[in-house]
Amino acid sequence: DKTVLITSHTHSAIDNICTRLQKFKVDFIRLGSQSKIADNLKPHSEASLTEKCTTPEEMDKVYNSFKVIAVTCLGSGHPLLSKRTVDVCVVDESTQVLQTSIIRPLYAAKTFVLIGDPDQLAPLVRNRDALNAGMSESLFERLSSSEGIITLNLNYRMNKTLTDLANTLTYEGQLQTGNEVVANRTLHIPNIQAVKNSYKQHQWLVEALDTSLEAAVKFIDTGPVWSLSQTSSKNIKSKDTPDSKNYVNVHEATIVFKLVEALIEGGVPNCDIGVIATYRAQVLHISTLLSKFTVDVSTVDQFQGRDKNVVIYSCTKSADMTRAAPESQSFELLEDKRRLTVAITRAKRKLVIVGDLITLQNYKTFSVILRALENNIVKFDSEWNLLDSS
Ligand SMILES: Nc1ncnc2c1ncn2[C@@H]1O[C@H](COP(=O)(O)OP(=O)(O)OP(=O)(O)O)[C@@H](O)[C@H]1O
Repeated sequence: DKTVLITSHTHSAIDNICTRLQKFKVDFIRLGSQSKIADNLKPHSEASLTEKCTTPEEMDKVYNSFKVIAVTCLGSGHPLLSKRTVDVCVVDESTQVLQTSIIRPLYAAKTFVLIGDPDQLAPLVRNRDALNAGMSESLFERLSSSEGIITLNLNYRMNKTLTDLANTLTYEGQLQTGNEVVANRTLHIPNIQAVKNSYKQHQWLVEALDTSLEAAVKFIDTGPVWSLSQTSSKNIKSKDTPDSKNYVNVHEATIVFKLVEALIEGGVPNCDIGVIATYRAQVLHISTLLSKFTVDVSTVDQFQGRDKNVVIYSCTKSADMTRAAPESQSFELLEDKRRLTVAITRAKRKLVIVGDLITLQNYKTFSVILRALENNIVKFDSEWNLLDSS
């Protein structure tokens, strides 16, 4: 009989929970602007539910009739929550929420439960002074204590090989697979023989798409493609961003294109494929290349909380690291362990990482992964004429 406020940092996280509530026939009101709410949840939105109200009293009645209220942390400044106190507030992805934002929904509740993974993305703070002063510390981390935390260490997403990689980078062996079925799941490519025939000349691709459990994670080494860019007209770096934070790597994009094309030819549904890239400019570039396939292409941040059967990760950066200043490197996205943890934990059955091995070895965080994948590195055999064919 309790009243519950469900909240999170993003609309998509709220919508994920609401979709599950819908399946279990739990009634709720979804606050927030209609345009931000998923289509399947529109009948639960405040706009739809109050559509027929003609007086403030009628609206009041509708708003107060729901035991479950769902809204983002920022949206919880809603008048309904300044008038009502709920029994419990549940905050999902709470390790991503700024303390200044989380305080608002918590004030509307008698008790609260924070859910999150402190090893995944922290609240986004760009200002270095604010970062140094601790602004990116979430309330979850601030309240963290052995008595207060319950660890959920069974995962039902990743197979055994993917779980092992996540343990090597971050979870130190604590993460386990939920059951044997999950542990042994591999990618099914229905027309694998057709792929092998079509790509006979491209052994790197056949090797990268090996569907055995042991080969569930593959790293394709592009080689130092930055040097190719110096001699050709192809660009590595987005021209309008001299601060080097927004790279485009056309060589990696082409490899990603070939992999997606082969997967689709092999009969893998496009909704099972996800592409992640480190920088927004690369996401944009790959999205344009892949437009005819309609597969999801996002930054790591946009992919948190979601998963796909097969994920291709374009690391993107390829540079002459002998010229890079080490102190600037430590602020780079590729050195961010939490971001890398999210990137490698989105795939359920198969992960293909595409990158320049020599460049990536310069990042302490990344080199942990490269060591673990020693036996699963595929050398791309310099077929850069592919660039012209796609
Ligand atoms: N009990 C279960 N049985 C089968 N599958 C499950 C079970 N619980 C979760 N899953 C599946 O595991 C995946 C991850 O679940 P969920 O998104 O709830 O985890 P999460 O901890 O929020 O993940 P993250 O924060 O890393 O994105 C989903 O694909 C979900 O369908």
